[in-house]
Amino acid sequence: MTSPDLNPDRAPVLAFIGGGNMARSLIAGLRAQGHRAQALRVADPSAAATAALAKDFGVTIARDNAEAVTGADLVLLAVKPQVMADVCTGLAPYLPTGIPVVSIAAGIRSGQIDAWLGGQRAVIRAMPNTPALLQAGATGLFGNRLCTDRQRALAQHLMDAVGVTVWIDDEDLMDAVTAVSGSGPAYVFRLIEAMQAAAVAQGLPADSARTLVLHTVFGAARMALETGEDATTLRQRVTSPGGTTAAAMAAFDDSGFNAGVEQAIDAATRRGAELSRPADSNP
Ligand SMILES: NC(=O)C1=CN([C@@H]2O[C@H](COP(=O)(O)OP(=O)(O)OC[C@H]3O[C@@H](n4cnc5c(N)ncnc54)[C@H](OP(=O)(O)O)[C@@H]3O)[C@@H](O)[C@H]2O)C=CC1
Ligand SMILES: O=C(O)[C@@H]1CCC=N1
Repeated sequence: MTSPDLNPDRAPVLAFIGGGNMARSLIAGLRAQGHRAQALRVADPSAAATAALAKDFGVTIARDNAEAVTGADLVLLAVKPQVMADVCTGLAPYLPTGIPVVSIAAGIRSGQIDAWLGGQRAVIRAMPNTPALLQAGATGLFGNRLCTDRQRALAQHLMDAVGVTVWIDDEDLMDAVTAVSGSGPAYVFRLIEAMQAAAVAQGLPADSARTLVLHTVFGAARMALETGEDATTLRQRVTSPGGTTAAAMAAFDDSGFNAGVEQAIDAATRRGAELSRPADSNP
């Protein structure tokens, strides 16, 4: 990947179309990484949402989507899949063809965005996740054939600021990326909720349960990342023969834990594909 060749005196101007949950996570991460507030613009129909972003991060608020993209170096589409067609067709007359467009929408294909924007567009799909808020995100990236190395590098530069990035060659696999790491924080939060509830059911005070569960999840993730050992080895090391963990693993097996995870990721992957079909994309 070549360097984006950014001018150090002028941070690239990023225009966010949509200022909701994910845009907020990305903006927070970029600001924490030192990206200049003046080089971040946001357009969103909610005055309350944009006012909060201006107050919290100092970003520039655009009057509308057209104003946001005027003079921008990169446009980041952070609206729901269901409104993406209208947003893109509305933007098309205001967007020079050389400006890369990054979409973080689940499901929507680069070819759809290209067509809605009038064609011949460099479109990059990025699938980040909410830990971007703490620069601990994980993002899958795919670029269409019109993207130059420099445009890819600029998109990667943007997402590297908020966590790790992985390029995906086959766009169809972006639905799996969405199901694994885009939606993934929710699975971990659900595990945390279930472990806390089970701990309280066993008689532990709620605050003690919270501390023990959160640090267990954090410590286990750190071990998996930092020791370089695979999860199976790390799990086996916790599992003494005939001990407590073995009893828990047997209960997981009986309850179909692995099948449940597989079904959840399969359902999310299929939903991503459905979201690209107009008839299925309504909430
Ligand atoms: N949340 C997540 O964890 C992740 C989300 N994504 C993707 O990010 C995208 C945004 O999701 P999320 O941030 O959660 O959703 P939000 O609903 O929080 O944010 C979307 C924002 O876009 C605004 N909006 C609606 N119409 C327009 C318009 N015409 N022009 C400009 N802005 C508009 C919405 O305003 P209003 O509410 O007033 O309609 C809202 O503030 C989705 O496509 C999703 O698939 C990707 C990865 C992770
Ligand atoms: O639930 C969703 O559709 C979005 C995409 C990935 C995470 N949230």
